[in-house]
Amino acid sequence: MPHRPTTEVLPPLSADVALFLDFDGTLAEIAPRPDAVSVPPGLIDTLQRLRHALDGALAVVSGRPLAQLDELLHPLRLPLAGVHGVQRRSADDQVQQLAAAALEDVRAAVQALAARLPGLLVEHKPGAVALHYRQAPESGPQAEAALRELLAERPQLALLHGKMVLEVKPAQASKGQAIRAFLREPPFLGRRPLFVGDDMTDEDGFAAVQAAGGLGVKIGPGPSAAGARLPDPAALRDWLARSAARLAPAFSAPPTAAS
Ligand SMILES: O=P(O)(O)OC[C@H]1O[C@H](O[C@H]2O[C@H](CO)[C@@H](O)[C@H](O)[C@H]2O)[C@H](O)[C@@H](O)[C@@H]1O
Repeated sequence: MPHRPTTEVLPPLSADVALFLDFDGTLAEIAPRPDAVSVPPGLIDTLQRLRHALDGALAVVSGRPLAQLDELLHPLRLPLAGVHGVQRRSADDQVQQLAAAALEDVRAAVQALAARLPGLLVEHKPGAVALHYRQAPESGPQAEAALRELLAERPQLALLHGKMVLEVKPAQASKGQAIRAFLREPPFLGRRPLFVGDDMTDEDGFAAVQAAGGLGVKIGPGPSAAGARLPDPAALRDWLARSAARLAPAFSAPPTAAS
């Protein structure tokens, strides 16, 4: 991966941007388990204001499935890419899912691995399977070696190494491919793309936006091809809230069924 020097200060968000945001480790702090993640206070309101200010050109691009993202972001219903690009919901609410590669034997092997190595957690997703080792970091290398061996004869599948997680997904799915698909459609079409992410699994997305004349923003330390950097999710949320206040000062969210 090319490692480029980052700009020190993130430029102010302008209304002609197409904004793509990763979820875990970017909008929300990393939690001990996937189901322990919490949505920080004020985040939904900020995203609602930004969607208004950007004429709808705001999407969350995540490794989580669409259904989980909808639950986390409720009552907001945004354009989404889920499972690292396996699933995508466009701004006009059309859902596309990549043709599934055969995964049943891989799911069974991952489950068997988790039964053998205590502390591993399996997350089955549409078209992909994740093996979390945050509760058993010492098992990470052994789990990775086993998965690499399992995938050696399966070029249609790829292994992603995220934060204390190993994920098997279709080789053609990536956040970069999902972002390029959004950029071909309104309201994203013709805008300058900006993608914010924290993980190695976000590097495809940084490459996609920067090839399209936009900017990647890396959250936290570590090598990255992103052109800008912020220290942590709290700094990003602060930047987003200040941007929302500046670009949509008078916006008040319409009442929802829940309110
Ligand atoms: O692309 P993202 O939105 O960053 O999603 C990446 C993965 O996030 C989740 O796992 C990560 O976050 C968990 C909660 O903070 C943490 O416990 C885990 O160690 C992290 O790997 C999610 O469970 C995965 O499905 C996503 O692919």
